Amino acid sequence: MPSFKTLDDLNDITGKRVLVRVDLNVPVKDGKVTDTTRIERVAPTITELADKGAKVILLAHFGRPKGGPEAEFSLSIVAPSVEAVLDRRVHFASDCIGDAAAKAVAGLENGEVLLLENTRFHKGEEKNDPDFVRALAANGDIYVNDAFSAAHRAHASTEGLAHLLPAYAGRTMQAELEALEKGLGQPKRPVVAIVGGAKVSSKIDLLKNLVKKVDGLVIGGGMANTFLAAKGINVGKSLCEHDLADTAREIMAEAAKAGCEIVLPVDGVVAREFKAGAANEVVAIDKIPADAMVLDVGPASIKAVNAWIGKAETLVWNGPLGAFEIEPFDTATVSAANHAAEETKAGKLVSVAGGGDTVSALNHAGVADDFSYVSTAGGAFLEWMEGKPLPGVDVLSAK
Ligand SMILES: Nc1ncnc2c1ncn2[C@@H]1O[C@H](COP(=O)(O)OP(=O)(O)O)[C@@H](O)[C@H]1O
Ligand SMILES: O=C(OP(=O)(O)O)[C@H](O)COP(=O)(O)O
Repeated sequence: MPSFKTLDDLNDITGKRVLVRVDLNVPVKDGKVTDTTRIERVAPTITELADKGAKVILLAHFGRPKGGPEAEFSLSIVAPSVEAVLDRRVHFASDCIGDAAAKAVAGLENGEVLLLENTRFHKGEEKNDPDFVRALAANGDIYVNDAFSAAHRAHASTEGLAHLLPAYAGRTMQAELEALEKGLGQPKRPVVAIVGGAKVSSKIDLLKNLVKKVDGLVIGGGMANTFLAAKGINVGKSLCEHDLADTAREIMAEAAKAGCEIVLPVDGVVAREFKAGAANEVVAIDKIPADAMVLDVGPASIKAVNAWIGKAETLVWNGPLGAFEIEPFDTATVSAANHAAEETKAGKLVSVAGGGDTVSALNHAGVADDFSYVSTAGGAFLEWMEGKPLPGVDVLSAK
């Protein structure tokens, strides 16, 4: 376990401005938050600090805007859910630096909570630009990082701030690391990892190391299409990053060397529209129509996934197997989630899953409470599993 200062080390913070980095990158549909797990997980840190009389200033990113304001990525969409979960008023400022932020902070009473607008509305956030870090730090006396799920990013609000302000880990940061160490520190073999979802380019590299740590790697979702295309299969209009074909091939070669079995879909559920109830059919994976996209893995593939879950002692899961938000393309994800939950309840499996959408998918399947542990983190959790240093954690430990 990394050693860092926690909220237990914070004494007499009445009136202190505490900048708290949280992960509010929650799933949203039609302008409404559809899963509040990440907010619920950071609530204890916020409440504890506010109840001790601090002025709590929340910093977070939301989505992947291109370095400037974009209405669909405004944290004002998430603010009402933060208020509802905390059951207390949450002020909002239209910028995370500059006059708007300074004015909102100056107006805070002790024990009040303020949410600042998306840090990624400034290019300096992802660049960890020193001027931007200074501008953020101007609004705080103390920095608390409770965003374990963003700790794999060396950004201004996840890493840079810890160099300028006294830095502490929040309760969720602490709890996530403790739980992952307990559940996966020395995993019982065989270990199977399921990796799906849509963030192909940001997650594919880490599979190179992951295949050395697991016995089976089941690939689904958008990630699978990239691997299938690398094997020369025509994936039609499916979500696929064709320029990553070489990387996918390298991972398959690494897996073969390491004795890790890669399980790719053998069939898929294809549709021509990305919407609930879209007309769909099951096709063999080498028969994907050129004008269609794979939105879920098919029944034969589900069988193979569930067989791996059945023989594994440990399951590590990030990324849904299909576009689970739109029925019936949730079928594979729900089936695998149910099977993993049954195996866990029967004491045959240690199941650890993580990721904003993965947690939402497990909630959708109604089995999140049956898993051994559900992390708020996806990419960060996989990087932790790989054994890679997490900049947001390391900087706290170095203090
Ligand atoms: N075959 C697919 N085609 C398009 N999108 C997909 C497909 N499979 C999964 N997805 C999408 O992947 C998204 C989740 O991916 P990701 O962000 O990587 O997961 P997490 O947030 O759990 O880390 C979901 O919104 C889901 O709809
Ligand atoms: O949602 C997140 O990660 P995840 O999708 O891997 O769970 C985090 O908020 C990090 O977001 P990013 O991958 O846009 O840096």
